[in-house]
Amino acid sequence: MKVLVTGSAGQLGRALQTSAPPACEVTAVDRAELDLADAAAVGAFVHGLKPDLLVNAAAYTAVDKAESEEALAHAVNADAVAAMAEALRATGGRLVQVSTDFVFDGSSPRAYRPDDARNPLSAYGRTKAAGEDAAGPDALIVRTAWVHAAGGANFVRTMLRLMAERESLRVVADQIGAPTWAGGLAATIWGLVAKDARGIFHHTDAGTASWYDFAVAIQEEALALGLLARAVPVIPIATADYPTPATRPAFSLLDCSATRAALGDGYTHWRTHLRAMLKEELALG
Ligand SMILES: NC(=O)C1=CN([C@@H]2O[C@H](COP(=O)(O)OP(=O)(O)OC[C@H]3O[C@@H](n4cnc5c(N)ncnc54)[C@H](OP(=O)(O)O)[C@@H]3O)[C@@H](O)[C@H]2O)C=CC1
Ligand SMILES: Cc1cn([C@H]2C[C@H](O)[C@@H](COP(=O)(O)OP(=O)(O)O[C@H]3O[C@@H](C)C(=O)[C@@H](O)[C@H]3O)O2)c(=O)[nH]c1=O
Ligand SMILES: [Mg+2]
Repeated sequence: MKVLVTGSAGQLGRALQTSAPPACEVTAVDRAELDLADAAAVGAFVHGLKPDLLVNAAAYTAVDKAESEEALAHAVNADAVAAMAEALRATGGRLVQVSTDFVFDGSSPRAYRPDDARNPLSAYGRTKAAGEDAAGPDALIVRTAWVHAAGGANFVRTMLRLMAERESLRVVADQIGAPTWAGGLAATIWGLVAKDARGIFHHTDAGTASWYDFAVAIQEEALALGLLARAVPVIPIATADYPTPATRPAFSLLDCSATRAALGDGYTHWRTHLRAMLKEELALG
């Protein structure tokens, strides 16, 4: 099976490449090879390669910056996806689109199910919701949240840097979600592809956390591994006391039960995957 993976240098793009099933002949492209801001180039590339499967792991993921660059974010996160879907309809290939908990507004009293109503609060969330629509009904859409991987641009590595530099940290304690390791997300995507799943599926690690809980766990695990030399106070604060350009959902847990049932596999707690990620981080040096 001929597979095209976009976003090859990103967290998910790299994880997809290392865990691709042997039957997949993977072509992986980064921004230099295929710029998703150029929808015509995207269509032409897909027409040229004619992949059986396209896993779109590229995205405009700078949540705060998207508030002032929504047109560019929309081009990358939605217009490029429309071009992929259109080209794949012509060539007969399947599309896997990756989406986010930030399509929800956080007002739900329970974990979000795949068919719950969306109401994004941010420009990033709006462009990702538009990307889901652009992918169309035949696509597999996998929503995830709070993704981290060794070597990637993520909250874990931001915390490691700030914990080494600063004497204390303030972290929001009133935004609740689920951290997710890119390796587990990639495994779920390959599993759903093998089952020819279509429609919307949710994947995060098991358990729940606030960003504050996550930061405390990051520090504890990093100290235990010797990734940090000393502990600094981590202070829980309210979102109102940490102003950012983008509004983030206060609660964005994703109900992943349908995904786990479809794959018939277990659920790994985020803390277990955090430890694995930090061990890889240590090995990278
Ligand atoms: N990271 C997270 O916390 C979450 C991510 N997601 C979704 O998961 C998917 C994978 O995200 P993740 O791997 O974590 O993100 P990363 O930011 O690690 O990777 C995204 C990749 O997309 C590339 N990219 C950005 N703009 C363009 C462009 N114009 N043309 C081509 N490539 C481009 C980036 O390249 P460059 O480095 O050059 O910018 C980067 O390599 C995305 O759809 C994202 O929206 C969902 C929930 C949470
Ligand atoms: C650095 C820092 C952040 N924060 C807050 C800001 C924010 O509310 C929260 C997380 O900050 P970040 O900017 O790292 O995370 P953010 O980039 O918003 O993460 C999101 O990325 C996109 C791509 C997604 O799809 C989401 O699922 C989610 O992972 O922590 C603090 O409270 N203290 C700090 O020192
Ligand atoms: Mg970010």
